[in-house]
Parts: sequence; C-alpha cells; structure tokens
Amino acid sequence: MRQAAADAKRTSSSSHGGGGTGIVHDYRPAVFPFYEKWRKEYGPVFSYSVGNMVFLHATDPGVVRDLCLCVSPEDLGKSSYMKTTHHPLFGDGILKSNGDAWTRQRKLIAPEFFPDKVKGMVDLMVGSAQALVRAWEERVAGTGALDIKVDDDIRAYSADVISRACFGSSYVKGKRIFAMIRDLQKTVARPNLLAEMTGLRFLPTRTSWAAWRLNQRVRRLILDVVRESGGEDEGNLLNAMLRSAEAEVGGGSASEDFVVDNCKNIYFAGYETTAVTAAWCLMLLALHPEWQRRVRDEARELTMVIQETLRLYPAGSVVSRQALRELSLGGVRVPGGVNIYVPVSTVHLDAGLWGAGAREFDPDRFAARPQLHSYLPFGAGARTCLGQGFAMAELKVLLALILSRFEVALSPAYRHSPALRLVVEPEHGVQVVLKSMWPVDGPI
Ligand code: HEM
Repeated sequence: MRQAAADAKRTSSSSHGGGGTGIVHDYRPAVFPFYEKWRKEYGPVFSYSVGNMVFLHATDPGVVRDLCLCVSPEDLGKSSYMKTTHHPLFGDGILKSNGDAWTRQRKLIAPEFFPDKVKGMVDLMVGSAQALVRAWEERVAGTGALDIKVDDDIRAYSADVISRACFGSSYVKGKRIFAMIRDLQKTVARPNLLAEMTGLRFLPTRTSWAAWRLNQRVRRLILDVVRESGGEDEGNLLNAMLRSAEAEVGGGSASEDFVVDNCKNIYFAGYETTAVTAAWCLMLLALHPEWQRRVRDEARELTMVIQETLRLYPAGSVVSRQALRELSLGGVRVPGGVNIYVPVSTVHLDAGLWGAGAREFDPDRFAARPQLHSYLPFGAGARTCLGQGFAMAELKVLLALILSRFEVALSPAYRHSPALRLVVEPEHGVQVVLKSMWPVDGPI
C-alpha cells in the first residue's frame, strides 16, 4: 500500500517543463491512493471500519443527490469522529455542532454573510488587494519580470481581509489572534487515531496541554478585543456575534464561549480555503494565457474561471456527515451512527457527470449551471458554506486586480504537487513569473 502511494506521488509531483506540459489535474492517486484503490475494487459505494467506527464512502450520484437534498438537522449532522481531538480548535462552534445548537448558530451567523453585508465589505477587500498588488509592482519595477512564489502574500491578503471583516479597527490584534489559531490548528492537526478509538483520549498528553494553553491565550485575546470595543457597533462580525450571543444565550461565560468558538470557526473556515483557491486559480490562469485575456475583457468570465478552479482543486476535499438516525440515501440503507464520506474531487472528475473532458481545465462548462449533486466545492445541503458569497467576492477582487496589472506565466521552477494538509494545497507553493502591463505609477 505504502509503495502504491509513493508511486502515485511520483507521477503527480512533476516539474512542469516550462510551458505547463505534464501537469495532471487529477491528484486523486497521489492524495487519496487507498480510497482510489478501494473505489476501483468495490465500486462507488463501499464501507469500512476503523475500530468501532463505520465509514460509508460514496460517490454514487443517487446517494450524493439525496445527501444534498436532506435538510433536516435531525437526520444528518457533522461527524463526531475527531471531535475530542479537534475540540481546542473548533470548540462548540458552527462547524462541528449538530441539532439545535447548530440551528441556532447558523440562524445567528448567516445574516452576517447575506449579499448586502458582503457588498459592504468589498471596499475593505479592495484595500487589502491593492496593498498586495502595489508591493508586487514595486518588486517588478526595475527587473521587468518577477519570479515569485505567491502563496505567503496571498495568505497575508486572506488573513488581512478576514481580520478586518471580523475585528474591524482591531484587525491588527485580530491578525495576531489568527496567527495563534493557526498554531493551534497545527497542534491539533496531528491525528491520534489510537486516542480517538480508546478512552485514552481523556488522558492529558503533551500535545493536549499545548493545545489547551494556546486555546486559553486565544480566548483571552479575543475577549480583550471584545472589551476594548466596549460594545460599540462597528459593524464587524465580532460585534454582530456578540449581539447575537447576548440576545440568545444571555451574558456571561456562555456568550463568551459562543463568540470565542465561532471566531475560531470563521477563521478556520475562511482563511486557508480562500488563500489556497486563489493560489490554484493563479496557477491555472498562468497555464492558460487565453483565459487571462478573456477575463480582462469580460468580468463574467472570471466567475467561470474561479468555478472551474474549485471544480479541479476543491479546498474542502471531502463532504463528511454522520447519520444521526437510520436513513436511506439513493436507495442505500445507512444505519444511525455511520460516518458518510463523499470525496469531492471524485464527484468533480466524474466523466458521467462532466463529460469526457472532465479532467481538463475548461471554464466554458460553467456557462450553464451544473447539476446540484455534481458540484460540491462549498459542500452540500443544509450545511453548505456560509461564506461562499464572501469568498467569491474576495477571490474576484484579488484576481481582477492582479490580472489588471500583470501578465502571469508559470515559472520554470514550479513543481506540481497537490498535498493534503486539512485542505488540498500546492506542496511547494505556486511559483509564477509576473510581468507588469502598465507603468508602475499607473492607476490601480
Ligand atoms: C474558497 C473558499 C471556501 C471554500 C472552498 C469553502 C468550503 C466550505 C465547505 C466545503 C464547507 C463544508 C460544507 C459541508 O459540509 O457541506 C464549508 C462550511 C463553512 N464555511 Fe466555507 N469555504 C470557503 C470560504 C469560507 C469563508 C470565507 C467563510 C467565512 C468568512 C466560510 C464560512 C463557512 C462556515 C461558517 C461553514 C459552516 C457551515 C455549517 O456547518 O453550517 N467559508 N465551507
């Protein structure tokens, strides 16, 4: 098995040879070698167990369609698998909660991402994107062309946007908080399967102590910002959550928990996902200069390019659920307690759903709306991503500004190697060559 994974890794991790030849967008054999092997052996629906946990792996369109249509929080919820290990990161926030607790949080947070609210955040996105583009312009000036790994700068953009949106004028402190949550994420991201499967997870370990300490610091800092804001209505997410929490759960530590946990959830859900999507999108645009031209001519085309990026490189690689009671999905009986995994990239590359060219980059396919169950970059059913409008706006602002200033080509140093680190990201970063299209003091 290990050898199969290593072989697959070698074939998908390739230097692209200058013009982008040799890049294979289908990363499944490298990133999910076991699932691919089992799917080929057992078909689109199979189950396996780890200790006493049962997993149903499904890519059958009937199962996926029923999963998308199931909106009852009593039937399907988020898996309790890893809940204890990941508790310092997610707490009881929206991402992992179920039942009434989830319904209440969703109702409170969703309005903060309604289109009119997102529209009000576009200016702050433009401000952050302009800072990035200006910095690149300065580096390009004098050299004519800049060979650059874009990932860190894009991450800084994503962190800046989400900090400003969440923390308003305290966004500098917000960025420190998010940096700490990132450390927390790294600490809890090392899964301890044995601990999950046994009572040992309740015993403190060095990692769990480190996570606990980090968590306390994050909590103190978030509550500091809340106190500093003095309840002033700044129109940022933090204040909105505070208002909601006080109205719903009353003051005191329950409302503090609500705010702290959901700050961490929003950060986790919105930061890395958006940054990684922007990086993959730049890689694909660098490979396809004809699409750079089309996007410059017609803004609508940018939406299609982003949609196609999310099809080929979905940041959320798996839609996971737990059957909270016995269900039937696409004619398959699913007993209560079973964990359901839908590998998004397999659905997105299904030739039956997307045609023979499913593995190729072709944004034109999004001229028509895809079928509900064939496109899951933002998840499925009642639990779909709350921030998708926000993420799309953030991506459009950044990419439109970059393309209005630069021609983008893939660097000869780029190595294509998608790797799973909670989200599927470019293992060695995305390295491109930027050429300025305008004089450096031109308008942005
Ligand atoms: C390109 C960027 C993004 C991608 C690909 C993405 C993807 C996802 C996915 C796959 C889920 C799980 C859905 C499911 O299980 O059915 C999710 C949930 C969620 N996302 Fe996003 N997301 C992105 C950006 C954002 C942003 C920017 C925010 C907020 C600022 C956000 C907030 C959330 C929240 C709150 C949930 C939990 C929804 C619930 O459980 O009810 N996401 N996202």
